[in-house]
Amino acid sequence: MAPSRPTKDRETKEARVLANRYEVIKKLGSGNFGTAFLCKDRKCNNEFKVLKEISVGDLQPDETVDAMHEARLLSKLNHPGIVKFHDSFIDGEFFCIVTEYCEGGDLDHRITDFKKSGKSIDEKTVLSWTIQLLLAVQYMHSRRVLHRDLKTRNIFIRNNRMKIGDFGISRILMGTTDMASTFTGTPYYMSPEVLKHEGYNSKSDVWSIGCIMYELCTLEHAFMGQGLMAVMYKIVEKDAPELPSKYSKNLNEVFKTMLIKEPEKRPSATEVLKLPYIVQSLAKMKDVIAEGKQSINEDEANREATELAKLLREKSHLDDLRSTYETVEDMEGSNTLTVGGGWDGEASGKKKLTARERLRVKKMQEADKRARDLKQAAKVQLVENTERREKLKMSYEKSTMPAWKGGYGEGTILKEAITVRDPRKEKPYKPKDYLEGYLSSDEEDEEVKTMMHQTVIRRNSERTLTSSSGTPDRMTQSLSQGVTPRTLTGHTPNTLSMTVRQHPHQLHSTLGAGGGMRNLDERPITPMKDLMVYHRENSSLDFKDGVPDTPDLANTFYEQYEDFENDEEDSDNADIVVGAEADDDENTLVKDDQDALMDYLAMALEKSSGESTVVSDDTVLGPFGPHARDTKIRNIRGECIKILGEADFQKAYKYLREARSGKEGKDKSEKEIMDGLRKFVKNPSDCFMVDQLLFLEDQAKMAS
Ligand SMILES: Nc1ncnc2c1ncn2[C@@H]1O[C@H](COP(=O)(O)OP(=O)(O)OP(=O)(O)O)[C@@H](O)[C@H]1O
Repeated sequence: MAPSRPTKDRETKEARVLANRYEVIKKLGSGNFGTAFLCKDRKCNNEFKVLKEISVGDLQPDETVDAMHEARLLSKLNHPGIVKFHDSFIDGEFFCIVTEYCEGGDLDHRITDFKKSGKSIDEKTVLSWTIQLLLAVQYMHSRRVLHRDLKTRNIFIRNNRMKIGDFGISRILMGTTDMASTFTGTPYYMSPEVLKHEGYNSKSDVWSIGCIMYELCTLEHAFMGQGLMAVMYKIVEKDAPELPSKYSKNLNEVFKTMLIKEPEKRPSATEVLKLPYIVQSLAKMKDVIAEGKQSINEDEANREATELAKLLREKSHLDDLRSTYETVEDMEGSNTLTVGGGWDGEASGKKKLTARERLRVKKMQEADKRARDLKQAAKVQLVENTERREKLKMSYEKSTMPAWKGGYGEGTILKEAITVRDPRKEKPYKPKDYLEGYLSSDEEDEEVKTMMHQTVIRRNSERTLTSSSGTPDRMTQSLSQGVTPRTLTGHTPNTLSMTVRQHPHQLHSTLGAGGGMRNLDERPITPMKDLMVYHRENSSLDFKDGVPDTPDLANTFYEQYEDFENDEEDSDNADIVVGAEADDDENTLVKDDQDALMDYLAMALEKSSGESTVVSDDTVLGPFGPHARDTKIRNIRGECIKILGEADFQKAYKYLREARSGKEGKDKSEKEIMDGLRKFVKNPSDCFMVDQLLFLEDQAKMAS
């Protein structure tokens, strides 16, 4: 069953979101296996990706599992020359594949552009592109994945580098549907063994690379003919053409070895990469990339320096503001400031501030006032706590004394109450029990009872403040060091800001590049956040006395912290961060691909100096083997009858057999053959499958 196209409705429906994350932006086009859409990945910084929908109709459950399994394996493969396979899922009757988006489009379009402009591709570029393709194919073959449908439409361009798409996809599709038995793709890149149904192996992919290389040099297919049937016969029987004379003999030789008809004599990708001319080019390519990499690094360093300078400017500006404000405070002996007329720097002989600066000074003053109030409240609280602790200690000692010495007798109540202070204890904390136990006692020491009551209440509130990262005490300590509740389990701002002051460049490149250090919110830590930490540490808003002891004050403390954070995020500087992050992603990607490509070039060079390795070359029969050929012949015949009807099929079949191999037909042009077909069928192009059938029958006859 051939896959049906997605419905028009599905293709045009706007703002579709699949798998709860892929927002469809636009249709890129349709191919043999389905429709490709550009989409935004909502769960990955809205990164552009390509989503391919393949209609699989009534897929059997076990076939679905196979497809998902294959897809999962593919997603584990990474190479700069392979379009990254990100995800796959089933959506109704569609099998969806999500891959990397290549903004440069496909090679087929690029070749068409060259043709239109009347330009050709120079030898250096042909070599570089061919080598990139060979490295990618070598990588996939070493992981036992074959492409089976390599062609210019499956090669994409990203940042001016070649990337092969749909690697291994055929295995998913051929395995999930009986598409293989009737599938008739473009034959231009198919090797003789594939067309003869002698099986597919890694050398068949090398053949396809040879055909693509020829196309890069001539902007034409290597095997041309009138009609696809003629093309297929040429591939199987005729010698490969020569490259135009403007290309070197060396290049021509490389090309010719890739188009050796017998797969066992044809070199593998690894062997092509060891040919002397290719080895020379590999070394040159490596140098060129290294130069490019250096310029990328320089660009990056410049960008970081600019950003750092901006941050420093911002910091010194804030320092200026603070000193201005402190001077004003000194002069006026008050920290109140009336914005909009109450205070004019110029009138008082001081620097004139802009409205925005005045607003910031006002905010700083208000924040400082709140901090001072909190500090004061915390101090009062501290004194009270110390006194209370002293009293508790005394009463505890009194309680453990024998009654006849003035104690409370058993003394267990307070003892246990104090033991459960450690909230790490698994035992559920039931202050009520202790309290009730004590209150029901005959004691008359009301003061101690009240104190105990307060202690229990206080401890309860402490428990609500306790995070998984530690005890209230530890938390208080952490907060006093500048750790916010939201970052308790992450990197502390203190250590972060220390790092940023010591190695701002290094920190930025690690964090900005999504280097893995994240705060509790899973948001990347940005240089702006570091700057905020710097401000927090250096502003008069210091909480070195720790978080206030009572919940009310603690809440105010947190609110103030949030205020401060929001202030910063609201400022115009916030978009510096967004911009920087977006750039980082892109540059990181380019840089990562460059680095990886460098590694593969180096590896290929290393291998080329070693012993020639015997590449295991297991031929994959499957949908390309002789057994499949028989099935395919049967299925194609059935398909033809379905399209043309039994009677017309028989007539067209007889006519084409004669035209293709009979004496009369030999001298006819393709146009004459097609015109003749019109007597039997309305649309001669419907007879492409009949041609396929005849070709396969011939191959089967020859093989037997
Ligand atoms: N990863 C990608 N990045 C950018 N464009 C893509 C990507 N994948 C596919 N496209 C574009 O989407 C369109 C449809 O691609 P698709 O692969 O579905 O079919 P095809 O390559 O044209 O045909 P075939 O099924 O024979 O491979 C093409 O124009 C292709 O260039």
